[in-house]
Amino acid sequence: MTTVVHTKADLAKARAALSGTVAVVPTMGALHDGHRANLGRAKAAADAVIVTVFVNPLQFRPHEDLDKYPRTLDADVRMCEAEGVDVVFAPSVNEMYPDGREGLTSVHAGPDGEILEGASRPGFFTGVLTVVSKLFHLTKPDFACFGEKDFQQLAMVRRMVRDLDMGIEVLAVETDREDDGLARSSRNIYLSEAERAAALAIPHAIRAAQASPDPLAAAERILGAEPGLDVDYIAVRGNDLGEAPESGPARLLIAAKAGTTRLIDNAPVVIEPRKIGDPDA
Ligand SMILES: Nc1ncnc2c1ncn2[C@@H]1O[C@H](COP(=O)(O)OP(=O)(O)OP(=O)(O)O)[C@@H](O)[C@H]1O
Ligand SMILES: CC(C)(CO)[C@@H](O)C(=O)[O-]
Ligand code: BAL
Repeated sequence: MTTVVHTKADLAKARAALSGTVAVVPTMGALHDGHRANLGRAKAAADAVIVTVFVNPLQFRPHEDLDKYPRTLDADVRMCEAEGVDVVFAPSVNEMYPDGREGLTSVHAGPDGEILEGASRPGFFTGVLTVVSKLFHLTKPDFACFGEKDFQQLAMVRRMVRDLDMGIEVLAVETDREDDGLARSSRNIYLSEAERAAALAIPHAIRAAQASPDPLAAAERILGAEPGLDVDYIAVRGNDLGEAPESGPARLLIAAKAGTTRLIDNAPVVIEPRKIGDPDA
């Protein structure tokens, strides 16, 4: 039986009734199989699972898709029931921010929050870390699951937990993909048929990058050849999001728009050492 609560007071009661370890899976709802993989990871890690469903206005800028973001709570609860989730916390904006946004105390993301997603979406990580820390305080978890699809978000949450001594173990969940390779995302439903076809250049670019000694150049070649995509960034960074190493394991990160829909994806890549005599060395 899944208990669905909408207020902090009811969440506190539901939390107190749980025994053993607890894992939380923070989401914005519109749950898909990528979320299901996070629920599975949470179930495997802890005795009880809490899922939060909250479309957090703090992480959207005025021109972004806050109003049209899909809200499908009934279906979300059905998935949670099927997956054996103990508690779903689905608060209103007023429940989470009763004093409004003006003057709100927030968690500042630091310099890592200003690159990549943070450069394209200023204030995004402050919005994410602020709500995630509130959700952690409210749900008091031992574990928290985050998807690698949002790789920088996962890194920022890990950093916050470490820097602020939150004592929560952050578990990473590998990106779940559709059969054709597109990373599952609640925003995929916005895509027209033509936009979805163009979006497939992203997983193609990832596969090409993984097969190339120069992953960045390989990804740039494929994405540059797709007129239906407006690339925001293609970057290769270290796994900690620092500068890419000269050679060895690294992370390829991509953000691009298909029509008005902004998609992100990322994957592990390996940079091969340059050989003496290589004209590019
Ligand atoms: N395809 C996926 N595979 C694994 N985890 C995922 C996937 N998609 C989302 N998640 C994870 O689920 C959690 C909640 O994400 P969220 O509710 O924003 O879904 P989303 O599909 O990423 O939505 P959007 O792309 O619209 O932001 C995050 O930790 C996110 O990384
Ligand atoms: C972590 C999160 C639930 C915070 O609003 C959101 O950024 C998301 O769904 O990835
Ligand atoms: N999945 C990350 C949340 C966002 O894009 O707003």
